[in-house]
Amino acid sequence: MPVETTATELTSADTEQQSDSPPTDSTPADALPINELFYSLQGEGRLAGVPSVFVRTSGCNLRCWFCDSYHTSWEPTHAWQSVDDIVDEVETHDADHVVLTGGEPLIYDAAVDLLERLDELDYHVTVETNGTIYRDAPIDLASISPKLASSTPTPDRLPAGVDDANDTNPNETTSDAVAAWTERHEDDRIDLDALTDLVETYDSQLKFVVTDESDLKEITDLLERLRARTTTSIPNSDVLLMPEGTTRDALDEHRNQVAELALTHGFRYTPRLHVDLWDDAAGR
Ligand SMILES: C[S@@+](CC[C@H](N)C(=O)[O-])C[C@H]1O[C@@H](n2cnc3c(N)ncnc32)[C@H](O)[C@@H]1O
Ligand SMILES: Nc1nc2[nH]cc(C(=O)O)c2c(=O)[nH]1
Ligand code: SF4
Ligand SMILES: [Mg+2]
Repeated sequence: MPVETTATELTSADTEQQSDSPPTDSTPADALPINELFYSLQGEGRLAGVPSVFVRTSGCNLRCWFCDSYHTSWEPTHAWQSVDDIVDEVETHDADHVVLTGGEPLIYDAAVDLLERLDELDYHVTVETNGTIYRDAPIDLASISPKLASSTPTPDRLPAGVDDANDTNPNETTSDAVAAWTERHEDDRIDLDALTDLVETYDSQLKFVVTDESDLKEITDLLERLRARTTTSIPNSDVLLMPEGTTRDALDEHRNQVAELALTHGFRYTPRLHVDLWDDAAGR
């Protein structure tokens, strides 16, 4: 059994200090910063279409320019909730599938406490992770989305929330703040040890966000390196290509191209069902 590993030294900036609402003395030890908890259809991956309760933690160790959950990465917002409270809220929904996502849920020790409680209650739990951190926990499906070079934020590829012209809000992300993340994101986005431990330990899928055709070489190279390190089979049917896009209009522009790339390479295609159904609506 692999030991718990993190791709990088997680700093307090990754955990306690993620926002202007850090934990206080009265925050329980097993609390997690929760951005949202909602009931929807799993929109991505091999369980697309399955009714599920989503638990979204806030805070991430990476900064993809395209992050569709800006308020868990670039400008994290949340309320601290104990594992007991989270479980109580999950149980108010009539579902047997839970999706733990973020942000990056595995940056938190308490994510393991939550996963253990959900396991005791017999939920099927998918963890959506960027694959830079391994943790030993009851995870039914590790939905791993390793981040490609095309995810790295640069002055030419800024997250949608950046608006230097309107700098009256001191908490708003500026282009300087983005530049500070370029190198760190690039350094930390792939950790082969963590990826290997995840695929060896859990039933998993590798879900790549594809921006265009130029991403495919990096995907096939990464798979080659990963397969060379493990005897665990990583069939192409567990490799999913997902079009980048946070709105129906954006997906309309290139979902067909990504589908053709999946056909050409023998990978699976995953829609973003929730975006197709509800566009960029909150809590979906
Ligand atoms: C917000 S992330 C949270 C989990 C984890 N941090 C990760 O990146 O896998 C949830 C999923 O959304 C995907 N995602 C984020 N932004 C996206 C975008 N603009 N287009 C397509 N997928 C996106 C991620 O790759 C991941 O599979
Ligand atoms: N419906 C729906 N399905 C999802 N699958 C993964 C999601 C995520 O943000 O991790 C997500 C999400 O945000 N909504
Ligand atoms: S790793 Fe996931 S949560 Fe973090 S910035 Fe990228 S898409 Fe967003
Ligand atoms: Mg999402």
